[in-house]
Amino acid sequence: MVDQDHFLVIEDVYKSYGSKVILDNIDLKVSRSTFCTVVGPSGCGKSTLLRLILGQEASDSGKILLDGIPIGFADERRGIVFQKYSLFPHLTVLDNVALGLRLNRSAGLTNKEIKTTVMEYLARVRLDQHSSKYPHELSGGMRQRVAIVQALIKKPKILLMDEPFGALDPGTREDLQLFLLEHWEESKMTVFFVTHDLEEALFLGNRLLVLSQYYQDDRGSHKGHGAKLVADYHLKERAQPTEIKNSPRFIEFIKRIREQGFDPDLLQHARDFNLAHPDSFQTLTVDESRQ
Ligand SMILES: Nc1ncnc2c1ncn2[C@@H]1O[C@H](COP(=O)(O)OP(=O)(O)OP(=O)(O)O)[C@@H](O)[C@H]1O
Repeated sequence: MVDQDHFLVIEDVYKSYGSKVILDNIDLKVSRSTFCTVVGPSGCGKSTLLRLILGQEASDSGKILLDGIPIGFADERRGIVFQKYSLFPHLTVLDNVALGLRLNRSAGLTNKEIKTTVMEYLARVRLDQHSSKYPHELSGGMRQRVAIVQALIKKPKILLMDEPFGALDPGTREDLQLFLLEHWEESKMTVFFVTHDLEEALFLGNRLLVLSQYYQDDRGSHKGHGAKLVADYHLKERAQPTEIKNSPRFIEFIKRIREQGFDPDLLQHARDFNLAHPDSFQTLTVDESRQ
């Protein structure tokens, strides 16, 4: 039966690599137009979950439905942006963005129509002047803008993003966050966004998921394998970056998220959230002294 309320449904999904359990019976329902951000310690399985939703890999068991249909292999319903390597190096900016439209024969667009559409999209991210350049001639921020429009132009039903802004400097990152938010507000597409950056997760998302490989069972004893969703917040309002950094409410909230994602009794401590990854998030240091 199609679940009308939930656009993305993940049921009992289990994934291992060899003898190592990565995702341990994940259950998740996401309504249409949600901007879902996913945080969790390095190596806990965030990208693996995203790859399963993309259809790039298959789960060992369980099912994933998109709009009531089993996801199968990657298709035009899902757009993807990685931190790097989303672009073809031998194609110009224009050709990289046009590729998806050219491959989609059912859209029946002429070459001229494709070019016009691509140039409109490029103009929106201020890259229309760079359409004939190759990826290596662009800055990191420009490349990510191309990668985003390359995904958006195909009008995916869900946009999957794996640390898309992780390698960018703060100014460029903010620019792209704002562009993404504007587009999301206009298009109301569903977004599934993996990040190490809790500030980014709180600024962009209206639902925040915390994935962690450490969790307690019903009797309160610890299990040490396979990631679970350990927290799920429906955020009522968008948090502004200064508010996140300075308001006691957010500092407390972040502290709680860290405690949920990292059990101090186990080897991986909450501090690892910040330290384990070069792209990690500054705000976490704010309450470090309170520990
Ligand atoms: N193809 C693979 N074969 C074997 N192990 C893998 C494979 N892909 C990922 N892993 C392992 O699965 C675990 C989860 O990896 P994953 O990249 O999903 O974590 P992550 O939370 O996205 O990490 P990060 O935050 O550092 O990007 C890691 O221990 C990783 O080494």
